[in-house]
Amino acid sequence: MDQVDMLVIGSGPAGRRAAVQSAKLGKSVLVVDKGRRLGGVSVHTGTIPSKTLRETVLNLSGWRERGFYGRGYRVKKDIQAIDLVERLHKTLDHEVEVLQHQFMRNTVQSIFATARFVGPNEVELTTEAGEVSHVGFKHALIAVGTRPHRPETVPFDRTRVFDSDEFLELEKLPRTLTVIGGGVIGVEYATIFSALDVPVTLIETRDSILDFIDREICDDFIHQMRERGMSIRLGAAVKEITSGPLGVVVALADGRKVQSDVLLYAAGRTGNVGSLNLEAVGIAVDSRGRLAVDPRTFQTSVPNIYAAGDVIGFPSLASTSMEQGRVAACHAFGISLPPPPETFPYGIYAVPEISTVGMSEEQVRAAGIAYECGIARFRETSRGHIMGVAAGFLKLIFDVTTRRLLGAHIVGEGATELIHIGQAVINLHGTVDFFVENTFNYPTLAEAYKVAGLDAWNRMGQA
Ligand SMILES: Cc1cc2nc3c(=O)[nH]c(=O)nc-3n(C[C@H](O)[C@H](O)[C@H](O)COP(=O)(O)OP(=O)(O)OC[C@H]3O[C@@H](n4cnc5c(N)ncnc54)[C@H](O)[C@@H]3O)c2cc1C
Ligand SMILES: NC(=O)c1ccc[n+]([C@@H]2O[C@H](COP(=O)([O-])OP(=O)(O)OC[C@H]3O[C@@H](n4cnc5c(N)ncnc54)[C@H](O)[C@@H]3O)[C@@H](O)[C@H]2O)c1
Repeated sequence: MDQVDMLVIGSGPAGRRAAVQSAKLGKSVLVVDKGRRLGGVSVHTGTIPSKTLRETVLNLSGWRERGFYGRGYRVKKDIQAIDLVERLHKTLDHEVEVLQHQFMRNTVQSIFATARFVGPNEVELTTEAGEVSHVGFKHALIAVGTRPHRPETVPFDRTRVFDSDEFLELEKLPRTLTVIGGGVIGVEYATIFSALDVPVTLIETRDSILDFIDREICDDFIHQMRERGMSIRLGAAVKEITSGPLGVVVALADGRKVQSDVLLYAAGRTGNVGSLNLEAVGIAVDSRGRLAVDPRTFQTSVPNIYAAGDVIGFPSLASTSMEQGRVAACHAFGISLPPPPETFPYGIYAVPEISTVGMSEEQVRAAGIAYECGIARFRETSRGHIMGVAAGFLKLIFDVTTRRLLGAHIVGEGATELIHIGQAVINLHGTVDFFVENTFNYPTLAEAYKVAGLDAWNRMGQA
């Protein structure tokens, strides 16, 4: 039986970082993935495909230029599904190639097989062809990710009714689209297709969407979606979904019906723990297939078995998964790390983008902190004029007593890149005076930080 220092189950962001980190420490590493290509959900059905789709749609539709040339402007008049898929395949191939090369130069071994625990130091691997082998390990990382939640009552058929892992297989663009689930996945796909001028209805059972986002930002986002004709049904419980040759009909509990050509069901995800035989090692799983870990070390209840990425639940991001995998590998091999930074950014690649770091205004209020906000609207920056940006803003929240930046929240063009300025200032304990005293490149959207800083400073006064 082969023996390795680190066995990684799953080649998504968490597994990939853990594998390379372990190899950099001179350890033998085997990555096992049950898929046919390396990369996990992130590369094949999640992060990279959806972001590539977004980029293609914005380019081909001429979305970014519509502020100048009007809503009817398009770079390509007749956009087909094939136009969207071409760029996708190229990007994904490149991602896989980079990952394979990274593994090769770091001598990380990999195998395509399904892993199943037979004890705390041994797994059984079964390939698609049915070949079975056993591998012994000192440490293991479970990084098996999640799959879409698929209730039995939803008639998934990959023709009209799709889950989010299948949605990119669309052979033609929908004439109309219903999206069930106002989480990040639902909101991203709904707005991306709306940017292609597909009429979209977004259905969410709760009374609001994205409830972890600062309300002012979220309200502006919802306003922008409605302004361009999207139909948003909040507080709408789904009674029944029926699919037929003429389309999909969603019957809501309040008696309303929504009919469309295609439906995307994006109402949460479940951990991929079924095939792992975790009973053999005594690791418990919750009702959504998630594993509990020590949040500092990522050890499960079995100390030499770690878990990271979406399988441990919130925040379920590629960005945080990568870091969790690296921290787990360092811990396994005795490297002590400083405590993790206070905050991390959240990027929602909808159209428009939203990004946020630190405390929302609601959280600051709930904590009883005396605060002041500073706002900068992109349309009031010179860069915004040049780009033809008509909407979007940056909101900064400061503690009035310490003057420290507590939160930065952005809706609009470039939000997911711009947020890192706010992140750095928060984690380096910067204050409103940083924005007032420093000069920013001009004309840039980043200048909004200066404008928002001054806006708050005018009300807060000097230190
Ligand atoms: C549509 C969509 C868009 C997203 N967009 C973003 C974004 O913009 N930014 C962001 O930060 N995050 C985004 N995410 C989240 C991100 O994709 C996940 O957080 C990330 O992929 C989780 O990584 P992971 O390491 O947990 O593993 P995953 O990427 O989930 O991969 C797990 C791997 O484990 C393998 N596996 C499962 N079971 C076994 C087994 N028993 N044996 C062997 N292998 C197994 C699977 O085949 C898979 O390859 C998005 C997700 C989705 C669905
Ligand atoms: N940009 C990003 O970082 C990004 C992008 C996509 C996904 N992700 C990650 O993927 C994970 C999964 O995303 P998700 O959007 O599937 O899940 P989610 O759990 O975040 O959201 C699901 C939404 O669907 C709603 N819902 C549930 N059942 C419903 C029903 N029957 N009818 C109507 N609405 C219903 C829920 O109230 C919730 O708002 C998230 O945790 C997220 O972190 C991240």
